[in-house]
Amino acid sequence: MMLSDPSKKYRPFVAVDLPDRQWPSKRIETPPQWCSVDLRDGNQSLIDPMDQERKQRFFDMLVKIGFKQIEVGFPSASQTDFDFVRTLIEEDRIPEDVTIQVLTQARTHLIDRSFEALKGAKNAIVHVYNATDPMFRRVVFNVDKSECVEIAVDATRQIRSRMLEAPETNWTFQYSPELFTTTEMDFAVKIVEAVMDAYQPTPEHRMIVNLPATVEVATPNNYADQVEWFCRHVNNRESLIVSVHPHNDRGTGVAAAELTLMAGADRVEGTLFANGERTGNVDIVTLAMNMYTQGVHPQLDFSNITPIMREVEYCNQLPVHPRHPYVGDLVFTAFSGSHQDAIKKGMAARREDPEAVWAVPYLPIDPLDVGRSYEAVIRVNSQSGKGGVSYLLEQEHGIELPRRLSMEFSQVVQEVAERTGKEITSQMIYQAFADEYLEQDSPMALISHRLSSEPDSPKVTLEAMIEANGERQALQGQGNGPLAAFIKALAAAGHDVEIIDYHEHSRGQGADAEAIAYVEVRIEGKAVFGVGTDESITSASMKGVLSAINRHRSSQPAAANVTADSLV
Ligand SMILES: CC(=O)SCCNC(=O)CCNC(=O)[C@H](O)C(C)(C)COP(=O)(O)OP(=O)(O)OC[C@H]1O[C@@H](n2cnc3c(N)ncnc32)[C@H](O)[C@@H]1OP(=O)(O)O
Ligand SMILES: CC(C)C(=O)C(=O)O
Repeated sequence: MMLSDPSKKYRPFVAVDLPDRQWPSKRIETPPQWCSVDLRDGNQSLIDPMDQERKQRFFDMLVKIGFKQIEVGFPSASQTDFDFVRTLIEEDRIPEDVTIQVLTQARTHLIDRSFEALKGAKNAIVHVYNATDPMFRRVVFNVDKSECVEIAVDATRQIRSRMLEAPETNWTFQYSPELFTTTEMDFAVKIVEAVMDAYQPTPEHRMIVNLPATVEVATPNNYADQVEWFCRHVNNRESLIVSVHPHNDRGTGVAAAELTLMAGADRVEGTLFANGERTGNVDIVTLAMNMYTQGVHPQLDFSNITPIMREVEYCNQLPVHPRHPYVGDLVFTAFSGSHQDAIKKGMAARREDPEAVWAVPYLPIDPLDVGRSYEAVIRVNSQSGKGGVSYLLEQEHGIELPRRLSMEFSQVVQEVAERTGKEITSQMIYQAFADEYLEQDSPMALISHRLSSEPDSPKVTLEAMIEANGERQALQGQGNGPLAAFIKALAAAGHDVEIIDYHEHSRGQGADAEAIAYVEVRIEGKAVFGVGTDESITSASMKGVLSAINRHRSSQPAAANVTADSLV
């Protein structure tokens, strides 16, 4: 049960003293060095750790995306990891410009085994860690500060001499004071400097110091303060590649990584889509795409993001959330009416000027840039409005509703959405449109027509054969155009119809092209829409008028329904 006074059980984070912090006014203008830890930190958090096949697939994908540093496992911990590293090396599966990294505890036999695994590698990072946080020193290791330093320094010396014994490999050394963010900052600097003394990095041959937020315990500005504080206090900063390794316990892993980059970090360790211990590691995809939306290329390629997500889901045997930034199945989809309206307008503006800076409301990124289509951008349910309905009819069925008709028809769709409580697909919308307007051919339907004109006369004569309540009727009228002539013909037969508004366009292309006519008419004082389609624009407009009449009739009480005679 939640405590009424949590302060008795939990203490607030104690911030580092950095009143002249510089990072808030910095910007991220270049990508960091990226290191994927999917195959280690990600893997160690899975219900079923990856087998060889999954690890290999994941590795190949990381290479394809553009990762140059990949932590491939903890080879001293499991035979699977050991064998995987051996396979990568022995089967020459690591590109020249890619460096593999392995993790080890600061224990001699594990270090030895790690080097055994790395034998013959062209480029390798040996990553050693020990916990430096006071609670871990006391509870887990039962060591004081100097014993803690000794663990790190001993391991560093062993690793250094192992590296010197195998000069054929291009080695990089990495040290992580585990739980950096809950370690006393002066002690973190002290232990890193002791490790540096033992390893002797230089600006030409730098070592990586990785400052993990092993458990995220504070707002991300604190992590940034700590990284800036560390960078300003550590000796020989230029001999270090400062790396961060954020976790996401408070849900702010991405923010933390971004702020630490502003604070001076050179490198980020994380995973794809945030898999990792507990609530996960920082999500490198989100970080990279966040940079991209600021105009900075991350040097990782997520041009086809959906297959990457599916591959990660396969390898991790865990789903990626449908709302996961940049990739989730629903992140490029708007259901709500006002969002759809704005997107539709933004997309229309973009079609006018496809080279302009991206400015489509509610879409922080062009879905095409990550290999997604515009297809799912708008989906319709009871939260949607006319914009979404018109967008789908236009995009998927080539039907460009005039504004007032779109307002009317959206009510039809809304009724279906509310009745079913479900999403209405574009096919369902089209069917509703066809039922409501296109298939309104009773009691009146057009059978045929003929147009003629006299030389030097602006008028045309229209003769039409229609069916009304099952009976054929011949009509004739004259007007300035075919539609006007048809209206006259209807009037001569006793049916007064006044045209209020008229739109037409062609639908489809080539042999399949047809005309669609939207007609708004006034009948018995009421405005009614009708829509007709046909290969001929004249027939489409006449059918549109009949569709309106039929809709008007079907909206009248049965007793008032007219007979064929009264219509024509
Ligand atoms: C934050 C992180 O993600 S760190 C990475 C964590 N990842 C993993 O642990 C995954 C792989 N690990 C393993 O499979 C195992 O832990 C192994 C094989 C490496 C070691 O297994 P074991 O020898 O059984 O030891 P175990 O993991 O239980 O570790 C406990 C001992 O190691 C010590 N230890 C733990 N971490 C470290 C370290 N980084 N450096 C030195 N000693 C350490 C502990 O103090 C403890 O010592 P004690 O037995 O004297 O009390
Ligand atoms: C080994 C270290 C870097 C780690 O995984 C962590 O602290 O989360």
